Amino acid sequence: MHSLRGLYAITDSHLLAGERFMPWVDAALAGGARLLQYRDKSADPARRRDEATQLKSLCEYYGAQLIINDDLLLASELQVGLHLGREDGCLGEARQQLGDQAIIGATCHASLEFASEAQEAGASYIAFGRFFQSVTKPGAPAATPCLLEQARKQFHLPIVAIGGVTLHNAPQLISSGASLLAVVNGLFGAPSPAEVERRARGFSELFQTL
Ligand SMILES: Cc1ncc(COP(=O)(O)OP(=O)(O)O)c(N)n1
Ligand SMILES: Cc1ncsc1CCOP(=O)(O)O
Ligand SMILES: [Mg+2]
Repeated sequence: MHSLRGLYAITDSHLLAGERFMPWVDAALAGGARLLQYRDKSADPARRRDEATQLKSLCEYYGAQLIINDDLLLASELQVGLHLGREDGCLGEARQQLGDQAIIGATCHASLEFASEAQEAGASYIAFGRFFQSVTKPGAPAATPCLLEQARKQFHLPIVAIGGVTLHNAPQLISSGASLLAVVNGLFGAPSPAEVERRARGFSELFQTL
């Protein structure tokens, strides 16, 4: 079984446009990201398949797990993990289609009830957030570190914290119970691959010390 603890890097089609895509992602994985989510909202299935296929090889090289956002068909085609939000389809069906071993994550916003439903439906992890201001998804419902503490007591599943996570605020989330920190801008907003790698290493080291 995969260890679901550490940095969870999430791609962004604006931050990682064109030439940046592979070097920036490579740097995140080199810095220790354990999970990588391919999050691309464009309606270009051929490009999405192509990019996700490249990411799958890169993840295999680094021993990381690839997760596809929203798209069960693509996850099934590549035989990789899947992240589903509240409006992204039925988690139970996804579990049936992808099998027992697949990593399937569920958005729970700030709701322990959503988390309970996700657990029942066979989720591999439950994701709460946003915890801080997020430039990537400013309208996402807000959650607090206190919710993480409650979730930690109530659930045995790995807990993901997402939304405005940076090296500065990460320790508080890990201390409150987060097993994985999902990061877009705090990682891929960096000006160079070297800085992406430095930040990824910084996030990863926090999980060894806290
Ligand atoms: C790890 C993780 N947590 C939450 C989300 C948000 O999913 P969703 O609510 O479906 O929103 P979109 O990302 O699809 O805009 C996520 N992607 N990953
Ligand atoms: C997809 C998503 N869901 C809740 S917040 C968020 C965006 C996370 O991106 P960032 O790390 O840039 O705030
Ligand atoms: Mg979604």
